[in-house]
Parts: sequence; C-alpha cells; structure tokens
Amino acid sequence: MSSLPLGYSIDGEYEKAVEKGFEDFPRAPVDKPFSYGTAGFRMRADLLDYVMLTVGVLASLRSRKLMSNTIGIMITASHNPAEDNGVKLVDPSGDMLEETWEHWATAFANAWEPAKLKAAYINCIEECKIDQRKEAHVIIARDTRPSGDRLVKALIAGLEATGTKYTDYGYATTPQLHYLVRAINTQRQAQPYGEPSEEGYYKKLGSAFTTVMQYANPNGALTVDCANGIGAPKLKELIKYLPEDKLQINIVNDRIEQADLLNEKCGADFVKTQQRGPQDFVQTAKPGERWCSFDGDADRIIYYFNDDEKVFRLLDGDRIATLAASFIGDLVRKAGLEDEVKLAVVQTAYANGASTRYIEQTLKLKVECTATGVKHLHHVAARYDIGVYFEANGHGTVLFHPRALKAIRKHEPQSPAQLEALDTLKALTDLINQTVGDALSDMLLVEAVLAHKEWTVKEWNLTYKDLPNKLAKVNVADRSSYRTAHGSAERQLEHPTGLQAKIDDIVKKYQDGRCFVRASGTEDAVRVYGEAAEIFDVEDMVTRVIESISIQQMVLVGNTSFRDQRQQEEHEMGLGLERGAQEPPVGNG
Ligand SMILES: CC(=O)N[C@H]1[C@@H](OP(=O)(O)O)O[C@H](CO)[C@@H](O)[C@@H]1O
Ligand SMILES: [Mg+2]
Repeated sequence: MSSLPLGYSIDGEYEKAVEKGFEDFPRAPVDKPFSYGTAGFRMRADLLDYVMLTVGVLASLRSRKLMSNTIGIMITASHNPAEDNGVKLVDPSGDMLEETWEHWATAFANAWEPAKLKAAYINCIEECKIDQRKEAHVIIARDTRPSGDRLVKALIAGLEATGTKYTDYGYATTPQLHYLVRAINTQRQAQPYGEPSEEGYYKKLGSAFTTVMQYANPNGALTVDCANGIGAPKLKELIKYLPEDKLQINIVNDRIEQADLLNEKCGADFVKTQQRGPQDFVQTAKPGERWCSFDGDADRIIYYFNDDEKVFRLLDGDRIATLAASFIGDLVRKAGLEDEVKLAVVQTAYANGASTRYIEQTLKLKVECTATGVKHLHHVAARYDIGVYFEANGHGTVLFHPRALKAIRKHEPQSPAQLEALDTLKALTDLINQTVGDALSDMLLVEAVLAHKEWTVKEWNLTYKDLPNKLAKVNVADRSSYRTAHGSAERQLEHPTGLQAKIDDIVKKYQDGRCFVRASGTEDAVRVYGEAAEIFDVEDMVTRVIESISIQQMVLVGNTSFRDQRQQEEHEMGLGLERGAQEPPVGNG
C-alpha cells in the first residue's frame, strides 16, 4: 500500500502518465474553448483526439469516485454530418453524466499544455476526494462514423494512462450503451436491469414485445429509415428476436459502408426540420403508409405518412408522448391502480401548444415544461410514478419510478381484464428503455400501442390538430449574449435588453400566437420557434422576430466590429432591412 496521502496513485504514476498522454495527443489549435454541453463534446472529428484522451482520464476518476462502478463512454455526433464526431459520458445508473461534473470535463478539455492537464487532474482528485487506489471500470461504444476508429485509440490512451479497466463494445446505438452500463452495474442487485450484453438487450426487448403483443393483432407494415447509421444493423439484429407474425418491418437507408450518406437527406432530424420524408418515402410511399426515421445514433424517432391528398403529416415526439401517455394511463386505470400510480408528461417550450392542451384537457394529465435537453426532462420525469417525457424532435422515453414498479408487481388482479392490463403494463416496463430515449424501444412501444388501439396513422393523427408552427435558426456571432430569464422555461429573453419587449409586441398581433427565442446549446445560433392559429400568421410572425434579431445582431456586432457608420449601413442593406426599422443601439453584453 502506498504511503502517499489518500487520493494519489503510487509514485504519482497516473499523474505522470496523464501529462505524457498530452504529448502523444496534443491539443489542436481551436479558436474558442471546448465546452461539455447538452450532447457532451461535439465538433469536427479532426479536433477531437485530445478531447478523447481527457474524457478517458475523466471517466477513470468518475468511476473511482463512484465505488468503482462502470462508466460508459459513447462516441457519436448523432444527427450531425459524417465529418463530425463527439463524445459523452454515461453515469452508472445509465443516466447522462451528472451535471456537477460537466465543468471538470470542460476544464480537462481546455487544459492547454501537459502541466495544466496534470494540474486539472490533481485538482479534481483533491476537490472530489477521489482515492486513486480504487479500481476504475469503463465501457466504450461508438456509432458508424469513420473517425470513430482513430478516436477510440486516443480514448484508450487516457484510460490506460490512469490504469482503468475497460471493455470496448465496438459498434452500438447510444441507448444500447446506456442499457449496458445500467445492466452491468445492477448485475448483483435484487432486480438486475437485464443481461449485460448486446444480446441481452435484444432478448429483453423481444420478449417484452412478444408479451405486449399477445393481446393485439398485427397492424400492417412499418418502413424504417435508419439514416444510414448504426440503427440499421442493430434493427436487423433486433428483428430476429421479435415475433414474426406480429410486425412486418421494411428497412431503408441502411448503407452504413458509405460514410458520407450518414444523416444525408434522411433521418429523424432531417424529417423533423424539413417537414418532409427521405427520398424513398417521396418516391414510393402510398397514402396512409406508416413510416418512421431514426437519427444517426438511434436515440430519436419520428413517425410520418402522406394523407389521402398526399399531404405530408408528421407524428413527432409530442405525438409519441400523447400516444404513450393515453395508453399507459388507460392501462393503469384498467389494472385498478389509478389511486396509487400517477402519471405526468414532461415537455419543453418546443412542444406544440395543441399537444399540451390535449394532454391537460382531454387526457387530464399534468404537464411540466423544462429547459431544452433530455437531461432536464429526464430528471423531472423521474420524480413522478410514471413520467412520460419527449422532446418534439422525437427524443424521449417513459420512466417508471421504483414505487410504481413495486405497486405494479404487488397488485393482485381482480378480473381477467385487470390481469391483461397488468400483464401489458409489466411488459411495458421492460419494453421501454428506462435509461434514455431509444429509437428501437420507442418504435416497439408505438407499434404496440397502435396495434392495441387498432389505429392507423390517420387515426393517431386525428387525436388533436397541431397548431401551425415553424422552427427557424439565426446564425449569430456570439450566442452567449442571448440569455433567457430564470424560471421562464426558456420562453423569455432577459438579454439582450429590450429584445423580449420587441418580440412581445410582435406576437400579440397574432391569434394564438406564441414565439420565443433562445440560444442553441449545440450550434452557434439562436433558435426561433413560433406557432399561431394560421400558417401565414406563423410565417409573418417568425419573419418579423428574425428581423428584430438581425437588427439586434447588427447592434451587437456594430458596437465592436464595424469600422464606421457606412460599413454598418452597407451590411444592413445587404440583409435587405430598412433603415427606419432599426432599434436604438443597446449595449453589447
Ligand atoms: C429545438 C431542438 O430540437 N433542440 C435540440 C438541440 O438543442 P439546442 O440546444 O436547441 O441546439 O440538440 C439537443 C441535443 O441533441 C436536443 O436535445 C434539443 O432538443
Ligand atoms: Mg441522437
């Protein structure tokens, strides 16, 4: 046993190796600091090697801090183009990395030289009281991006430098990695989450789906657009574990060997933001055919179809949330558990107002609104007996609190109908990935609910009518100057000063108008979301709000970058804005 103070490795071997690791993977020159955000680190893959090394180092500390439990590392850039990549950490429960540790990830990634990385490392050990003599365990997985191979090497260098035991699971979807982490860490508990292997994941989903479907008839074919990503081979594998006679799945966009096709004019993000289907859909889909799209790492899913007039209809995350909440709510009632088990739905400000109204007024369920980013929704949903959460873009899941699981397990059915409801409910707790939104699991959930309700996509779409809406993006030089007010669920800007009053003035002119502006957490842009009773009103309102941001932007930029009044005027004219529309300058904050 070392005679060093608690926290240090024998002879400082890890500290030295961390310092040395920096020399092998020097930090690429970048124009702004890295930041561990909503989706971990995400950027052009050629800038990421050093970041990977530091993530490996951090994961080892996180594992040592948490009683040597296994930490997950996922290498993916989700729906971004193929040349990007990214990395995120998964905590032992299968949740995302605890928020209080994000600043360590940022600090490590921004250490400019070997001595600084070593200092940040020692700082973390001291502040978090980490005993390095404890074992560290990590598992790794990645999506299909070509840069993944190289980046794994940098990551492993960080793990080896710190004496971490690791297993590389190769290719997996992000939710599969979350599943594996939880399954590994609960192996020796009374209620293990599942077999800790990829096969265990398929077996769990397959057998739960078989149980849920024993009370329902097949409901026609589903076509799945896999975004030319990791979802394709994993869905093909999953199909082997599903009851053949209950669901027919056709797969499109499964060309993972052609890296540049990843997310290219296909996938959940493309469909949601462009409000149109991928090419195969446009060319082949008949009215009423049921389609869905995954994103690049298969943690998001969006459904859609063409109606009889060939109008494209999107069934997004809000629709999946309402479908799941209504079905699970009915099961809870039918099972006789409505007094014990309460349900709530968690959304963000991007949820369509019509969905919120439908949940509150028709389904009579509680709705909570949180900040954007799954981790915010997840934490709020986890407080409820059953918390259904989805972002409008199709990322979400349903969480069953241990007290709800216990109530479901212990309940004695009083009739065959109660037994059926209870059986189905129990199977749903296994079918639904409890760690994170999961396109494969969510797809089976939607398919099961539609089959039980004997609904086509048209009937699903009829439950409520979406308010016409638009999500736009304005690229800005410094998104950090756009800040929303605390407690406003990101619906009110408090900075730049005066902009919110301008937006309020615009919005009040439109029937059922709602519009808000917030800085993206993942891109150098601000997002503008608007909805109103009529589509032409939405267009008009969003255009005006964008104009007011562009003017604001010029004011902000004008204070710092324009050489003179003339250059600023030329810039404005280039944007086609009228001089008279300009606001008096407000400070650049
Ligand atoms: C409006 C929108 O869709 N925002 C997305 C996007 O976040 P932004 O912070 O808006 O860039 O990426 C996040 C990570 O994938 C996702 O959680 C979120 O829903
Ligand atoms: Mg994703």
